Amino acid sequence: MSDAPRRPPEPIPVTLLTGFLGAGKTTLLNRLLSDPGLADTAVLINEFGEIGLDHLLVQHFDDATVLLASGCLCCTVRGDLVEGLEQLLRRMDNGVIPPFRRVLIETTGLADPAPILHVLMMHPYLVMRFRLDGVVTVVDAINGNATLDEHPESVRQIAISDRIVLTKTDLVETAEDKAGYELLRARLRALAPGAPVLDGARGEATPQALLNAGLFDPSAKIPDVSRWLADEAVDAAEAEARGRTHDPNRHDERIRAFTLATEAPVSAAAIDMFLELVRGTHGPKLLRLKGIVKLAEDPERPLVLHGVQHVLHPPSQLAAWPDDDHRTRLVMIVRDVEPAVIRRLFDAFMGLPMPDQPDGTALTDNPLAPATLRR
Ligand SMILES: Nc1nc2c(ncn2[C@@H]2O[C@H](COP(=O)(O)OP(=O)(O)OP(=O)(O)O)[C@@H](O)[C@H]2O)c(=O)[nH]1
Repeated sequence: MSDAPRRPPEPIPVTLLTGFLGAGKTTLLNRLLSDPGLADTAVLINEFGEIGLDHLLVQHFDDATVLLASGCLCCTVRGDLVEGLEQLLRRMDNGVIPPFRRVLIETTGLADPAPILHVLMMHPYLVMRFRLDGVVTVVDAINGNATLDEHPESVRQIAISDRIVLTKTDLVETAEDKAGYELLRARLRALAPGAPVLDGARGEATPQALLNAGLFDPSAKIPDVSRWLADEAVDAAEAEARGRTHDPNRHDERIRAFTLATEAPVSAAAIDMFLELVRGTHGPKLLRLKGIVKLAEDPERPLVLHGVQHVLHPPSQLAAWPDDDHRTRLVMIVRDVEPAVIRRLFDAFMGLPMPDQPDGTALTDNPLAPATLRR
């Protein structure tokens, strides 16, 4: 036997497949699982209601498929999710099932995905064996608008997504359908500006397009940060949102995505205090945070941040900058928070002047202000 120390196994990527009731999750799951490239995929399926049917509809049901049959994955069966993932690991480690290289979790249509992400990001043991790859949200092109109007869970499923798959576009026929479809696309862009929208009915929802959405793709030499953050798309959508008149009765307009960026290196203490303050003040309203940070203490090795609501994932550090853009960039998705409030806080912590503020003018015009703030 070799004396070489055993390296911990590479964490297995987990993709969360969510979307409202009947949107087409199982249909998509079946299509993905029929791809030979996904042969070594384990599947967790959550069913809502006493009599589960979904597993009967999943064509590749075997020992690498675990059914979580009790209630709604997001609230009542977080323990079941942990148990389901542990069960898969046990079966693999004991040789009952062949090693799997990927996990797909299909949630119930009523699931709020945030608590599920918390389990994947926070569980002390599971985070060593699994890593969240991304959230794929399925949206029905015909019912999507009505669902968004009525069900806040569906708004959150979209806001938190990394990829969106539109299904049933083949059923968009009448002029009314088409107008609704255009409106739906605009709403999806506003809710999840960073998430590419793929047309499932036209075959765009391929494994290549949906999977490996994360920053930590070990097979990619250079992690694609701009794709992971999608910060330019987020900025464009935020500029558009600022230009629109705000209707507080439209609940999906209460969700905003925006980017914070700065060239200057940031001290670990400043970023820590900023995040703590945002988390303490806005907690559950902070739906998602992704970021890459240029540390003053170690500017060549950027810090990667993940947050979901009040939970901030322990940050990890990359060995080098993945591309030429060496700025600190944070993408935030918030609900019922005015981005300007967080932007001002960020500027204050990063030592940036705040010229759009009356106070900012007082500072920049003030000869007693520190030299870095004076005009
Ligand atoms: N025409 C059309 N039908 C679709 C498409 N995608 C899914 N469907 C149909 O929509 C219905 C619901 O699809 P499912 O895949 O069971 O939806 P689901 O999201 O898993 O449903 P729940 O598990 O109940 O939440 C089925 O009859 C599918 O055949 C599509 O792109 N076009």
